[in-house]
Amino acid sequence: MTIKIENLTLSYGDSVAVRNLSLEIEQGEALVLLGQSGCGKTSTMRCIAGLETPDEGRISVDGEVLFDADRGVNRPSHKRNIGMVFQSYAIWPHMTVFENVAFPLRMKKLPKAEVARRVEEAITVVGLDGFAERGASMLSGGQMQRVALARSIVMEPSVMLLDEPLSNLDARLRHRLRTDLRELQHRLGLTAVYVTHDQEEALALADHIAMMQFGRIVQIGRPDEIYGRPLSASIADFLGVANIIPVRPLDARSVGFEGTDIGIQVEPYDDRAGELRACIRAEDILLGDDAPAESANTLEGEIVAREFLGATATFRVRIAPGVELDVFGTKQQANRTREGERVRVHLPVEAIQVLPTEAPELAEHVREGAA
Ligand SMILES: Nc1ncnc2c1ncn2[C@@H]1O[C@H](COP(=O)(O)OP(=O)(O)OP(=O)(O)O)[C@@H](O)[C@H]1O
Repeated sequence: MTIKIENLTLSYGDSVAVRNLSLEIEQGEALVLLGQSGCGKTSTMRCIAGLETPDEGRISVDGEVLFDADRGVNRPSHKRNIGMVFQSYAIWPHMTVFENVAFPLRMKKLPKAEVARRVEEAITVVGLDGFAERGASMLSGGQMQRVALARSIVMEPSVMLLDEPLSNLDARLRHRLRTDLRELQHRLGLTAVYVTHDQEEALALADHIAMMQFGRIVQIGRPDEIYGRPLSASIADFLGVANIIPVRPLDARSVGFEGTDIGIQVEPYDDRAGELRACIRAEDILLGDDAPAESANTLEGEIVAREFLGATATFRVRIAPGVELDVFGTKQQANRTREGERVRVHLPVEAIQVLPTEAPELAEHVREGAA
C-alpha cells in the first residue's frame, strides 16, 4: 500500500506540531521518522492512524482518501485498516498470549475457526510458537513486544505504524528484535512507518529515513545517504558526528577554524548558507603514526582526554585554544599514549563536510524563532 501525505499541518492549541508536511511511502517500504524529542514524529503517526484531526492536508492510502481537510473527509481510526504498535505495548496480563492476539478478531465477531487459524499464524510469524497458552504476565519484555506485534499483524493491516516499538527493551533484545522486525516486514510485504529517536535503530530498520526538525521533514533519503551526506550540521550532530567545528570560508577549497589561523583543505562547499561548520566523524580522523607527516590537513595537538572503551579508545585532541577534536583510536594507541602528549592528527579531505548550521529551508524558520 502506498501512503501519501500532502501538506499536513497539525496544531495543539497555539503550538504547531506538524508543519505543511508532505511525504510518500511506497508499497512494502519501511520509512523511519527520525528526529529529536518534540519534533513531531508521533504527531505525524497519530494523524496517519486517525488519532488526531489535522488542521490542513490530505492523507491517502493506495489512492483512497482517509483524511482531507478541504473536503471534510476524516475516516475514523478503526476503519483505516492500520496496525499500530506503540512503546507501551498494552498487553492484557490476565489473558493468555492466544487471547491477547485473538482479541481484535473476537471484537469483529469472526468465526471461531478463522480466529484460531489466524492467531496461530500470527503467533508463528513473530516467533512465539509454543507460547499460545502462556499467561501474558509470565512473559519477558521482548515476548510481550512480540505479542503486541502479533496482535497488530493478525488484523492483516495494509499499513503498520510502529512508534518506538523497541525502546522498552534492553540493548541485546532490541538488537535481535529489530533484525526480526525487518525480516518480518519484508516477508509480509508490509508498508511500515517507524518512529524512533535512536539513529542506529533508524539506520538498521529503514529503506528510507525522513529526518524531522520543528514539525518539518528536512531531509529524506536512504540510510547510507543520510548517514554519509547530512544536509546540515544539526542533522550531522543528531547522526552522531562528533566533531562539528565553526569555520570561515578561505577560498573555494579551504576553510579556517574560527578563532585561529589554522586552515584546512576541504571539498568544494556552498558558502552562501550563512554560518558554516566543518563536520567530521571521530572514526575518520587519523591519529599519531597513522597521520601522514607531510600533508596540508595534518595538524598537531595535545591529548587532553583519553577514554578506554575496550576494543577501541577515544581521544580528545586540542589543536588550538577552543578547537578540540574527538578521535577514535585503537586500544594499543590508548596503551601507548598519555594525557598531555603531543600527537599528529590528519583530517582526510574527503571525510570533511562543510555544512550550514541548519538545513536551508529551516534556517529562516529558526532565525524567526518560530520553533
Ligand atoms: N496532546 C498534546 N497537547 C499539546 N501539545 C502536544 C501534544 N502532543 C504533543 N504536543 C507537542 O507537539 C510537539 C510534537 O510532539 P510529538 O509527540 O509529535 O514529538 P515527537 O517527535 O514524537 O517526540 P518524542 O520523541 O519525545 O516522542 C511537541 O512540542 C509536543 O510538546
